[in-house]
Amino acid sequence: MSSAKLNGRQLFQKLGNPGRILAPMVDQSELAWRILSRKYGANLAYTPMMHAKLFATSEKYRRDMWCSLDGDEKLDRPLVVQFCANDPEYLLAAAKLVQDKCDAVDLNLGCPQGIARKGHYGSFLMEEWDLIHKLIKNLHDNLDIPVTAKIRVFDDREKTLEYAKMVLDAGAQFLCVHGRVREQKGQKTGLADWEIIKYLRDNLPKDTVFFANGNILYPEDIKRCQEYIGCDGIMSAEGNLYNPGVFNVGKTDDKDQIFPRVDKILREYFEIVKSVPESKASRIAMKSHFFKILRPFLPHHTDIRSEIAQMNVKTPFEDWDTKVVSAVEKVVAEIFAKTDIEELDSITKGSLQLWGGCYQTVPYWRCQPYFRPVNGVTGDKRVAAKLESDAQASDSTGEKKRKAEDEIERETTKPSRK
Ligand SMILES: Cc1cc2nc3c(=O)[nH]c(=O)nc-3n(C[C@H](O)[C@H](O)[C@H](O)COP(=O)(O)O)c2cc1C
Repeated sequence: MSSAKLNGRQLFQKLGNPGRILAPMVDQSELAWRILSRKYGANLAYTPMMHAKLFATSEKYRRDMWCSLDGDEKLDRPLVVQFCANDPEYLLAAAKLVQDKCDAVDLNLGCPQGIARKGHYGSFLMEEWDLIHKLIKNLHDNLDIPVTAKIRVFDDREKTLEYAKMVLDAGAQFLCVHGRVREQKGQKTGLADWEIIKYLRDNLPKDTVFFANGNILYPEDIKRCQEYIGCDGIMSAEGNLYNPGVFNVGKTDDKDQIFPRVDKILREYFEIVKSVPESKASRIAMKSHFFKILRPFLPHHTDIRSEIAQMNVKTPFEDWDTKVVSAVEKVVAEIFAKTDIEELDSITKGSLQLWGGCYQTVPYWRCQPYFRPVNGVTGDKRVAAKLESDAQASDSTGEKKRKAEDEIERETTKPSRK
């Protein structure tokens, strides 16, 4: 390691101890979304996973995934760039291409998707400790900036601890632990295990910069998780996608900050995408972000849902503006013109749940967490009951809404390359 190179703790301090971390998300944590998420409280962001060999060898791939504004000092820092890899030299070559435009380079050891099995990367390296060690050590020895790693856990906590120690021994300077095993994906995602994350935290050297990942629905959960585990930072993926306000931990009294109005945040995000035309990735991801931001809203306004469904990456911004963004603004303005809006716009907290937090009822014109259905039933019993009563409604509005729910579910949970 060169003498000027920072270790994990020094880097973390230099970045201002950033404890609210936007997760790496394929097709979703691209430049525009990172800019938006930072405005709503994220203070460290990861890029989507990029394929190291392709990044190192294909100019076209690089152009599609990375632009001159990614990692820009004023716009896009602090930033960790994440790669998946199985060849130390390609990983190093890819990392060298970005080392001047980010604060650290991360190795993805968590991707559980079929494409990772085929490509032999992500969580499918979990049994190949020698290879993982080489991948990390080569960056640690030869890169100008620190290397970091994001791992999943094994069922066995002792094995996971040995695994984490190996990753740190190889040179990883931040360790992010996603508290799910490789098999927990899609319908089998289930809850992340904070116990095992805490066990790792308690048993790894105290100066390890340690992030926990999994189960964040509300800003309150970030504080609860950080206190319980005693970690340096909390990473959120899905919680942030459906509600960027989830990182606004210091503003829990301000509902516009923690459950932003969909019309306001959609406009803000749309203007950001337009302001970074260099970023192909931001343009490509926009439709999916629209669906996620508007998830609670679209079942009530199926006309707007149909408009979005017909649009694609080539649809001019003007059409997006008139048919979607302005249309949403108009509908929400009408809602806010109602005389009883104060009552309608209230947020209520449910009772304390076994998982340690409370579900909250949020009006559909505000961003809110999404409860992934398991075998067709969502985790939140209250929401499940609501869906059931909707299903029993025989009027055509109920029918339409249910159909829209199904379609939005398909749109927002299309298999990703995470
Ligand atoms: C759309 C999507 C894409 C993802 N892509 C990546 C990725 O590129 N790299 C990675 O390490 N994890 C990826 N993940 C996993 C998340 O970073 C995170 O570990 C996981 O979703 C658990 O966090 P959560 O409970 O806050 O969602 C992705 C997750 C989602 C929802």
